[in-house]
Amino acid sequence: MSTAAPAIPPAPSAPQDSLPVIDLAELGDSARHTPAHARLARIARDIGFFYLEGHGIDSAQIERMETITRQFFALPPEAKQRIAMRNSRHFRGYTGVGGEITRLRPDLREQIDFGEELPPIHQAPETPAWWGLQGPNQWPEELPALQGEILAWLETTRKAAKRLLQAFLVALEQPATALDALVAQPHNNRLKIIHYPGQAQSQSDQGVGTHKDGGLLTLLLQDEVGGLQVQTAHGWLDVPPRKNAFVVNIGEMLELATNGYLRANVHRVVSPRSGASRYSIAYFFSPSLQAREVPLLDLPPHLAQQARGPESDPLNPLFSHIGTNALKGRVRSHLDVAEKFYPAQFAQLDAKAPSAY
Ligand SMILES: O=C(O)CCC(=O)C(=O)O
Ligand SMILES: [Fe+2]
Repeated sequence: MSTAAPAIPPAPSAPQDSLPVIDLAELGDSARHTPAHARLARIARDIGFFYLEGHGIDSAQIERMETITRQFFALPPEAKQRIAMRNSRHFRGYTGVGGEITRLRPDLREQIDFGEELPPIHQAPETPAWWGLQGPNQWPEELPALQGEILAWLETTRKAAKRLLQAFLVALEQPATALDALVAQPHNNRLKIIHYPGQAQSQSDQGVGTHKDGGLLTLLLQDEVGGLQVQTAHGWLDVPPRKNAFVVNIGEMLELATNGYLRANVHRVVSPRSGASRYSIAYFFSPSLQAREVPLLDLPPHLAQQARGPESDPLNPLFSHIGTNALKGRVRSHLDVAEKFYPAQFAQLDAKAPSAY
């Protein structure tokens, strides 16, 4: 258990001109509550986005990931299409530019989605459809080194994300074990490597449209180009690159667990200009499907009174059932996979609903 915490200062009313920086090393690995934890809680409540330093991930590993990401997207189109996501009921594999939909509009990015490398669950008639999310990845034969790098990255970032989640539990004065079920095996974390090609000014510049992330925490590495923006009360805030720092944001499942104390904030990526290219690596630390439901944390009164309740868009409802929510997110984004492998869920989609995210 943590010790008594000082009151959290009120939200800043002045516009912010840059994201705050959190140092994970400063938060430590013990249950002792410090002013750094109070600051973490305040930032994650107010804006829900920050740079993360002191994460302990070797810069050589980061560089290898950045290099292999570029190598993957430089493969011939046929090589990428051979591992297309539309072949995978587990939503793993390559999606070409315009193949993913956010807010009913195509995202101008190409990407490959990975997840924890686990055997598929046998689909008996009574097996819930969302167990289909678990399964193997697709790997390109033309870039054999990719598999080792990706699996190592899933492992390394999972450790950093777990340490950060632990720091949140201290910050929120929770028992260290409060979210153990969510981070237990079998893991359900996802990783996406992304290429945003440049767009002429006359065209759409939706690299990825306005959205919230669905999991617990997102740890993002971006290159030197920029284009990520976060919504604030004062308009869109640019999130320029910061060398070897992750950009971290809160996902909807952590917002739900904290009754809206922590904020899953809205963000988007604006395409780079014509001739340029942007690359990013997004790791989605997500609750284990096995845990079934997201628990509601019992916040101490001084934090509970600042909890806003989870923000749920009636047209894109948020479910506390982990599998239902995770599958809904994937189905909405990847209509081709949904139509092929999840016809019942596909039929329920209202393509005309102008959902906020
Ligand atoms: O590429 C980025 O900077 C952000 C990507 C993102 O927000 C997402 O894929 O959820
Ligand atoms: Fe996102």
